[in-house]
This record gives sequence, C-alpha cells and structure tokens, in this order.
Amino acid sequence: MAENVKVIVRCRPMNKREIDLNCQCVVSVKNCVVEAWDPHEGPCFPKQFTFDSTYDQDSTTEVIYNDICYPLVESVLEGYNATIFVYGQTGCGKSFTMEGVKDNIAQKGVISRAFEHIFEAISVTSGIKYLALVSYLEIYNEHIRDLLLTSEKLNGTPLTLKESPCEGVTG
Ligand SMILES: Nc1ncnc2c1ncn2[C@@H]1O[C@H](COP(=O)(O)OP(=O)(O)OP(=O)(O)O)[C@@H](O)[C@H]1O
Repeated sequence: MAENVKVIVRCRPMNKREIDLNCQCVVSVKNCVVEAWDPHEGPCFPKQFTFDSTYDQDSTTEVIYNDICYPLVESVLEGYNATIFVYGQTGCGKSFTMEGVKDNIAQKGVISRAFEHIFEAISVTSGIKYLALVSYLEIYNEHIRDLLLTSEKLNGTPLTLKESPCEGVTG
C-alpha cells in the first residue's frame, strides 16, 4: 500500500423521516471531493472537503469493499496489521456499512465480507498454518462494550481497553 492511512467518506441517502420533513440535500459527492453548502445560500458557494475516496448515496458496500477493504484484507493475509474504522454521528450508516443488510448481497456488510475473504483464502492455501482471532468491540459515548460477551457476563461494569502480547486487544 502506498499510504498508511486512507480516509474515505460514504454519504447515505436521505431516510424516510428526512424526506417526509422535506429536507434538502446539501452535499454533493464527486471524485474525491465532498461539497457542502448552507441551504439558505444554495450550492454556488460550497465548502469543499477532499478525501482519499468518496462514495455517494447510490454506492454499494460491495464496491466499497472491493476498492478499499479488499487490499487491506489481502495485506492481513500476508501478515500485516490493518484496521477498518468507521466513524460518524448517530444514524449516518456505520452499522449499515459494517454489518450490512440481510438478504441484500450488494449491501452485505464489510465484516461478513472480510470473514468470507479470509476463510476462503485459508481454504485454498496449503502448507501455511493460520490462526484467526476475533474481537468485537463498540465504543459508544466513551464506554467500551465487548459485543461478544453475554449480558450476564457484562454485569454493568464498564470495560477498559487493554492490549497484551497473548490476547491482543481485549475489552
Ligand atoms: N448507504 C445507505 N443506504 C441506505 N440506507 C442506509 C445507508 N446508510 C444507512 N442507511 C440507513 O440509515 C439508518 C441508520 O443507519 P445505521 O444504523 O447504520 O447508522 P449508525 O451510524 O450505525 O447509527 P448509530 O451510531 O446510532 O448506531 C438505517 O435505517 C440504515 O438502514
């Protein structure tokens, strides 16, 4: 990979509530630039923000995975570390991108795609022993939750984020 960190933007379509409220779309996504404007001024004087890649309202998780995540997972299979980190305000589409939509192949999430990708690669490789470890953490309102723990085990205690040589990153 040429760069260590890539920042991409995915813009979601307006939801039913926004359409019902007659909200205006005040962003446009073209090439690597997102333009956003004041709804009172219109799109003539937008603010421009440049990213490594941008994906508009019609983009699919399939395309984003192939462009962005596929090369990262390939590098993980070669032994490098990689992180796919989604960030944004509530309702912007983080879960939609990572977990995806059941029964919609084009919108299947990044997590399932990465798992399929890794286990497919392992299944067609001979002579190499792989160890796959998984942790599933959520940071929400400054609190960390281990999404693989059952609710009884959580016991209401907030988790801390730790890294140890044996366990890797754990909550
Ligand atoms: N690209 C998209 N295309 C169509 N619908 C989308 C898209 N992104 C998000 N949505 C829809 O918008 C709603 C909010 O998305 P989502 O739950 O993924 O947001 P979130 O960022 O995970 O929110 P929160 O931080 O509150 O958990 C959902 O109903 C989801 O299906």
